[in-house]
Amino acid sequence: MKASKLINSLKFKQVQPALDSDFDVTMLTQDTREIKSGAMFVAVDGYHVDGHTLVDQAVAAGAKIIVAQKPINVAVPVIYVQNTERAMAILADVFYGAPSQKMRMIGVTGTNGKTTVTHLIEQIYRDQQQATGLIGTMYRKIKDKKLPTANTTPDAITTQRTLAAMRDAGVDTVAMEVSSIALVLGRVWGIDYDIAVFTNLTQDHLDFHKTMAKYAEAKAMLFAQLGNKYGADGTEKVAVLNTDDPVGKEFEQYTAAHVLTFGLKPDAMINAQNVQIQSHGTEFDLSVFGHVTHVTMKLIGQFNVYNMLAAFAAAYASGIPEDQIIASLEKVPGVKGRFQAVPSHTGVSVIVDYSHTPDGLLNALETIQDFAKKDIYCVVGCGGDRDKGKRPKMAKIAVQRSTKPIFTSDNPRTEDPEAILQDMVAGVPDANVPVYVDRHEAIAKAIAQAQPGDVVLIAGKGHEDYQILGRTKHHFDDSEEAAKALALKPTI
Ligand SMILES: CC(=O)N[C@H]1[C@@H](OP(=O)(O)OP(=O)(O)OC[C@H]2O[C@@H](n3ccc(=O)[nH]c3=O)[C@H](O)[C@@H]2O)O[C@H](CO)[C@@H](O)[C@@H]1O[C@H](C)C(=O)N[C@@H](C)C(=O)N[C@H](CCC(=O)O)C(=O)O
Ligand SMILES: Nc1ncnc2c1ncn2[C@@H]1O[C@H](COP(=O)(O)OP(=O)(O)OP(=O)(O)O)[C@@H](O)[C@H]1O
Ligand SMILES: N[C@H](CCC[C@H](N)C(=O)O)C(=O)O
Ligand SMILES: [Mg+2]
Repeated sequence: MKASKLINSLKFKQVQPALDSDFDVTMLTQDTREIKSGAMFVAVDGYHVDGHTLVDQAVAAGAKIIVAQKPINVAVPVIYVQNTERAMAILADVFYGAPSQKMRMIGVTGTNGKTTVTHLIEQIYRDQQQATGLIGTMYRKIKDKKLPTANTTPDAITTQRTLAAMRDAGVDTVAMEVSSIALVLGRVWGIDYDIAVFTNLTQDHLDFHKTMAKYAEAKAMLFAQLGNKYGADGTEKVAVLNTDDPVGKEFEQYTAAHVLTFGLKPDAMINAQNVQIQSHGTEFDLSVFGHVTHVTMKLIGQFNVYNMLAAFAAAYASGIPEDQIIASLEKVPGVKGRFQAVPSHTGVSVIVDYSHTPDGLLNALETIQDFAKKDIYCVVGCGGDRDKGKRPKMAKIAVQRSTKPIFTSDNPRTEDPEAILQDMVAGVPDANVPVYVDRHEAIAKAIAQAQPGDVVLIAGKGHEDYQILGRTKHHFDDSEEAAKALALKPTI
């Protein structure tokens, strides 16, 4: 794409020196490590490095033009803007040809349930013979092709590049997790969402947002960004809100879009009644504007009823018939690492779950309490370099809701693992909970001690196949560890 076209897409900027001749920009990037000759490099002031200090490296690697928000001294033209992250979002949208406008874009935000809901949505649209794309915690997925991701919601350039690849592959509908951090950092500016979904808001990420009010405000942005376009031509914007959560009710005022509400309370437009939780699935009566259908799903737990309602509502908003949505949701087996049973012939049930917030852990343990007949083991840790306020709370929930809590490490990252565990123990000073810093040992001990009829919950890492110690990722998989420990027990 011509440099002039990209420059013109930025309404307010100064180019120094002005271009004496136009040229082709071969790639757009914020990362010197991927620069190719002819690149436009956007300097971003990050948490570890200031991209403005890397501009010489960028030019040496082949950058022909630089976007900056601070004075820099280089031999190529510089586009000065107020905020390079905002400019990056605009440039990315233009460079990749505004791909989000060509597909149905469904954004899902909320503390818990985003990965689950996006996968449910993917299944529903696939069953409609649509080509789907997915962006989220586990991967970016173009139809069946999975690509790795560093973030739940990637930076603006990676996101637009991915959306362009989806558009080029013929994708019709994209289900995308939108994290609060991404909303604050402008990673999704430029994405033209058609449907935005709110699952819930409970404590997480307070290291970043500082207060729950600020955290809620971040999530509200997704709904505010839905815009003001109306019309009965199938392109209407819809906000899907969980109104059982007071924050969801509040979000109605942040959006100009059509509002579709869901919840377990009967005043929601789409609601579930008579929920029955079993160890192998969940049943309930689904009411859609008063039309009731009995639903039997394989997903377990009340929290998954919420997830199913969210996915149902998103699909309903785009006009898919009720019975067809239900048929899709009834067959979904579950999502990797989300309340996933590890095969066991020992009489001990082992569940791997990605609960890494107080509310997630509470929901997982409450669900187990609904069907457990004997002891409940809970192997849990808390992530390093993340919201420290979660630690005593998660510890307390583990002690209150399981009979055999065991504390261990999650991803310590750059923190001292022992110090993280001390923060957990501080939440339950009198409980005398066994602590194993080594997660492998904690899982092995729990499963070795468990008796037939007991349930072992391994919380916090779900699908992750690594553990981050310092800045290094080591292979580690809760399901694999559980399977090894189960293999040492007698089968019954
Ligand atoms: C705190 C945070 O959000 N960090 C994100 C940020 O990294 P950073 O600010 O540390 O980047 P940096 O290393 O300082 O680099 C600054 C700039 O210099 C550039 N650079 C850097 C080094 C170099 O050699 N060359 C170069 O050009 C970088 O490309 C970048 O543009 O920018 C990176 C690129 O976009 C992100 O991958 C990274 O996310 C990290 C991995 C992270 O862990 N983020 C978490 C907190 C996060 O965003 N989580 C949310 C929520 C998760 C959920 O609830 O599901 C998410 O959406 O993932
Ligand atoms: N609707 C829900 N309400 C409360 N807890 C939930 C809900 N859905 C899932 N959980 C719990 O949260 C965990 C994470 O679920 P999921 O991965 O779907 O959420 P997420 O929002 O994508 O998380 P992340 O912020 O890490 O991307 C699950 O393993 C489960 O314990
Ligand atoms: N998306 C979440 C995942 C947390 C997973 C947990 N295993 C941890 O490392 O804390 C985050 O980055 O905060
Ligand atoms: Mg997720």
